Amino acid sequence: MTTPVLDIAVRHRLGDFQLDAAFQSQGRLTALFGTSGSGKTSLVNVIGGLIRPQAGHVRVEGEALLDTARGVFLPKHRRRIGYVFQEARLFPHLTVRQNLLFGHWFVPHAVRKPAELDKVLELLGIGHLLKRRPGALSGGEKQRVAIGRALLAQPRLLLMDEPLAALDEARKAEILPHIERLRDEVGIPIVYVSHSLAEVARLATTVAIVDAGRIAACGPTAEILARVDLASRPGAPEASAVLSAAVTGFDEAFGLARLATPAGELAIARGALRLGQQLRVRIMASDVMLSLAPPEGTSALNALPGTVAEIGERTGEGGSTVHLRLDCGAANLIVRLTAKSVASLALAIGKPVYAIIKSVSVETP
Ligand SMILES: Nc1ncnc2c1ncn2[C@@H]1O[C@H](COP(=O)(O)OP(=O)(O)OP(=O)(O)O)[C@@H](O)[C@H]1O
Repeated sequence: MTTPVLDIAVRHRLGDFQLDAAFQSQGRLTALFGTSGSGKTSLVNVIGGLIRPQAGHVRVEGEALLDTARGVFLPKHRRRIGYVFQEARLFPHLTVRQNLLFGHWFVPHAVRKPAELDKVLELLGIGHLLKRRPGALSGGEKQRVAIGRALLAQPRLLLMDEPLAALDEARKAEILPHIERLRDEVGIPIVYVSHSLAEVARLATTVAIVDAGRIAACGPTAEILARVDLASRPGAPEASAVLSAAVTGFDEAFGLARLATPAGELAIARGALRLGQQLRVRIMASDVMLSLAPPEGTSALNALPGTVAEIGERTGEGGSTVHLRLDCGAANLIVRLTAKSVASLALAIGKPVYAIIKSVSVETP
C-alpha cells in the first residue's frame, strides 16, 4: 500500500468540545469542510503543532510530526508547515520582495534553493509587484504574496485556512487559477479549510467533512459531493455531481458551447471557452428535475437519459425532501426532489428517467 499524503487520528478535549477525528488522504489538496464550530480550525492547529492533543498521530508523507504512542511531538517551528490565513498578515513596512524573502530566511542554507523565488513569482504572477509595499496591493495581490511567502519557506505541507473568505468574487476568480497551479505543479500537499462549496468543488482532490469534532466522511471530491446519504447532514456540502468535461464544439448562432462529459453531452453558455479545453463542471442536486418521458416543451437545454440507482432517506422539514442518485452514461447525477414527486412518479431503483438540468456551473474556466 502506498503511504498516504496525510494520515491523521487525534483525540483532544477543548472545554466542552471533543475532537475525535481520523482520516487519511492521498490527495494533493485536501479540503476540510464543515459548519462553524465543527472543529476545522482545531484540526488545523493540531496539524500545525499549536495544539498538543491528548492522543493520536499526524503523519505527512509517512513522517510523524506527532505520535503520542511513541512520544513524538515536533514543536511547531520544526514542522516546516506553511500557513496562509484569511488575511494576508504581511509586514506593512517591508516591500513585497522583502516580505517574500522573509519566508526564505528560515530555510537552512544547506537546503535553500536560490531559483525558488523566480519560480514562485511566475507561479503566482507577482513579479511586477516586488517593489511595492502591502498598502499598495489589492486584497487578491496581498493573498498571492502571502502564498508566495509561505512557499518560499519550502514547507512540507501548506495549511490554507479560508484563504479567499475575505475577498470579493472578482478577486477570488483572479486567485483561483494560481491555487490550481500550486496544487498541480508544486509537489507540496495542501490542507484547505473552506465554507465554500464552489471552492471545494473546483480545487479539492479530496474532501473531509468535519462534523461535531469528527470526520463524517472523507474521499475523492466527486464521490463525497455525490453521496446521497450525506446530503442531509448538517455541515455537509450541497449534494452535487462534479464531472470532468471537454469542449467539443460551439453552437455559434446561440452562443453555446457543447461539452462532452461522462454523463452525456451538455450545452452551456459559450463564455471564453476554447475548443478542446478541459473543465470541471458541477451540477447541484437542486438544479436537476426528473421526467419519465423525453422532455418536450421545456426551456431547459440539457436533458440526459439515466436510471435511478439510489433513493435516499426522506429528510428536510417533515421529511419532505429526498435525494436520489442516477446512473447517467458513465457517471452519476444527484437529484433533490420532494417526497411527493418521488411517490407520484413511482420512482424505484432501475427506473428509466430523464434528468432535466436547469443549470451547470463551470468550476474551471
Ligand atoms: N481553547 C478552547 N477551549 C474551549 N473550547 C474551545 C477552544 N477552542 C475551540 N473551542 C471550541 O471547539 C469548537 C470547534 O472550534 P473550531 O474553531 O475548531 O471550529 P471551526 O470548525 O474552525 O469553526 P469556524 O468555521 O467558525 O472557524 C467550538 O465549539 C469552539 O468553541
